[in-house]
Amino acid sequence: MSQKETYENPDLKKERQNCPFNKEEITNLLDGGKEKTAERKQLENYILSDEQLKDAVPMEYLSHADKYAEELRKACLLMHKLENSPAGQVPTLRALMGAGLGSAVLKEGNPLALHYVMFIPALMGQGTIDQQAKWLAKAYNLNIIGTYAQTELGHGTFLRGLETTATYDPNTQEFVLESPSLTAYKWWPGSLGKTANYAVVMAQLYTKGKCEGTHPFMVQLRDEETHEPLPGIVIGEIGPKLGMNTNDNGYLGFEKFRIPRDQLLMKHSQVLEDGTYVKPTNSKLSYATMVFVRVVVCQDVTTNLRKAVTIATRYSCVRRQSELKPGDREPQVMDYQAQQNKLLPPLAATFAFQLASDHLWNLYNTANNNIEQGDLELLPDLHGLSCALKALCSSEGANFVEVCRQSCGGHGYMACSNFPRIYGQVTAAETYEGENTVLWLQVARYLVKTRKEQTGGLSVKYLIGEEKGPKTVDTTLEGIVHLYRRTAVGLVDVAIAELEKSGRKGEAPHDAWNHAAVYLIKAAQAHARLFVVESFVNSLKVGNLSAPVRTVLSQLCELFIIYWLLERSGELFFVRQFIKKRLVTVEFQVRTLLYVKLLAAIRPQAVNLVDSFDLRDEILASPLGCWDGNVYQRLFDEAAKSPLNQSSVHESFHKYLKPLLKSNL
Ligand SMILES: CCCCCCCCCCCCCCCCCC(=O)SCCNC(=O)CCNC(=O)[C@H](O)C(C)(C)COP(=O)(O)OP(=O)(O)OC[C@H]1O[C@@H](n2cnc3c(N)ncnc32)[C@H](O)[C@@H]1OP(=O)(O)O
Ligand SMILES: Cc1cc2nc3c(=O)[nH]c(=O)nc-3n(C[C@H](O)[C@H](O)[C@H](O)COP(=O)(O)OP(=O)(O)OC[C@H]3O[C@@H](n4cnc5c(N)ncnc54)[C@H](O)[C@@H]3O)c2cc1C
Repeated sequence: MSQKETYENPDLKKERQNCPFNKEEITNLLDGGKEKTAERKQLENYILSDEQLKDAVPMEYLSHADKYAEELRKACLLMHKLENSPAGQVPTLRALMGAGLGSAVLKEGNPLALHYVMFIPALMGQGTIDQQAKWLAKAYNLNIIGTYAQTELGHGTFLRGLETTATYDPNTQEFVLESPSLTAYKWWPGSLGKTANYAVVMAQLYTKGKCEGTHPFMVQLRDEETHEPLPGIVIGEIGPKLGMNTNDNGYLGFEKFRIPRDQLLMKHSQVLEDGTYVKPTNSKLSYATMVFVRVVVCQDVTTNLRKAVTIATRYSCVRRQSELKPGDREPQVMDYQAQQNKLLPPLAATFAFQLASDHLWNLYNTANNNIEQGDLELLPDLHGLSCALKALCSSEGANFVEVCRQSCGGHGYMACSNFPRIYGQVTAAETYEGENTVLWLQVARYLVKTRKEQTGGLSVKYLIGEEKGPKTVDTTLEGIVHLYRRTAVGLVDVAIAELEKSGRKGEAPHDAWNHAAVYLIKAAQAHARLFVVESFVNSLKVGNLSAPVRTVLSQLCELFIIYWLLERSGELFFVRQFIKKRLVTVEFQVRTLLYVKLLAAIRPQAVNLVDSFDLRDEILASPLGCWDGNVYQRLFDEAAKSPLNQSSVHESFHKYLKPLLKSNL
């Protein structure tokens, strides 16, 4: 890093002096080990040193179509670079798809993302060995490029309501794909607009006159040579969005489009030559690709949050504003308790989310291996936890990113701050791969079922049997976690009581469910938060952390779990036992005091902590967050790139403004 040698903002320099912990130890912890850190750094050098992968002009000055072309150029170049990658192809691919290294090169979105994130996983998870043999090598070699086409103009959430049909014709042994209405058009799939020539299409399978529900089909969309849509395929791009604009989300219609029978992906269910339908062992196995993405999205959102927190924290230590002590020099804005209250909880959240996402990733791998062996026991827990953490990390993540942006005042509103892009990506994750409210309700369904039937997976064990633990709540970490657990159990019981009350009034179960939605969602959110805080607390009990690192992580952990408790205090009022015991008021006074003390204790380490994320300037892509803190010069340099600054008087002055000035209106 040449900037380190030339300039370092004196305030940042001071922040970095006398760091009580080894930053590298935290970096290694987040990377998953010393070797992984070395591998990551080597890969970053390999990719980020390539001049052809750098933007000639900031992407925001390009047109919609030019942005796409530019990102596609770089995406293709990146794929060529895979071959000689020092880190190996698979780790490189993972790094290039995500919010870290990948987004440093492809800032507006990767037009090939869906191919790797959903198309290949769908082929692997839904295709038979023969189908994988036929398609996977082509997909890996990029002889074909695919996407995952499920959502339609009329339906995204309600998959049973999808309208695209695939009707089996035993005479020709083909499926006929049809979009029977405008709302049946596929709408949203990434890479579909211009990039992909194949797709895994989810459609209602009809055979022998009966609908068997949604199933995945492998469909060629475009000619492999000319890239023209095949006859019977209507295809296009859906237009600009809040973010991710070069993911070329598209639309797709079918006009009696025929595909061979063996292009139904038949790992879990089959249609025989005569049209006989063979059921899967579990009808939800066709949803498996979504589960995979929900799991990886938690990691991705966390990486994005680390970027936002790094930018805001460094900037807040460079920025000096107002007067703290009358007559003194303007303080660093980070010295205001109000600023610490904005930035230290998201900083702590990056650790909390990462640890929870790691747990989820391990569960995913175990469950997936078992499923491959025909053992589906872990599936409900995996579904419940992946929905819970995807919804929690994306919603809290988006709110935190916005707070980081606000914490940078006006400069945070600049496109070049990179907050608009980061926010665009994180808030998209609140919607895609299952809209969050809908996922909360899936989680609630699992919680209610577990509590009532007294059986469920590991993540919901606390709902089974009598509540264990102390009756009073103390101020130790264990004590606070216990309060979270009691809240989570209490809110499930409140939701069940609501459901039963409606039942007694004679409401049908679906109406009762709808009328308890507010309680059900609160219960699901409390469950997700409990999982995250337990993961955080438990991870600090194990592992060989040095004493200084353990100290700072424990402070962050404590801060985070108290922060959430204070933020969500209203929810405790739903749980009657807390009110009865006047627990809430007394406990909260104590906790607020503790919270404020923790803000002060962590403040001096804020820059050292974000430094330990080890995010290169190219990945942060923000003048506000660069390692050297040379914020003002960099903002000026960015402004110089504006097309409006390429001449002292813009041509439109002569065309429009001058005549107006002379018109004596
Ligand atoms: C190389 C890799 C690199 C990685 C790098 C990482 C980079 C990351 C990210 C960057 C790229 C971003 C790309 C963006 C991609 C977005 C793609 C999409 O949105 S695609 C589009 C995404 N679209 C969506 O996500 C649509 C959301 N909608 C849905 O998923 C469903 O319609 C539903 C779940 C809401 C309901 O379904 P419905 O059929 O009506 O079901 P009922 O409610 O009636 O429940 C019945 C029973 O089924 C159970 N169960 C349900 N699901 C599952 C499951 N998955 N499993 C197991 N079980 C499940 C349920 O618990 C219940 O059990 P029980 O109580 O009876 O025991
Ligand atoms: C950036 C981006 C990328 C995407 N990429 C893909 C892709 O590659 N492939 C693909 O197939 N799709 C993709 N999608 C589509 C995405 O999966 C859907 O938008 C998502 O599943 C939500 O569905 P919907 O748009 O139909 O929302 P709706 O379901 O119509 O939601 C509208 C509102 O209704 C509420 N609602 C709906 N159902 C219920 C219910 N049962 N109970 C209570 N409230 C309810 C929701 O909470 C929400 O507030 C993408 C979307 C985005 C934004």
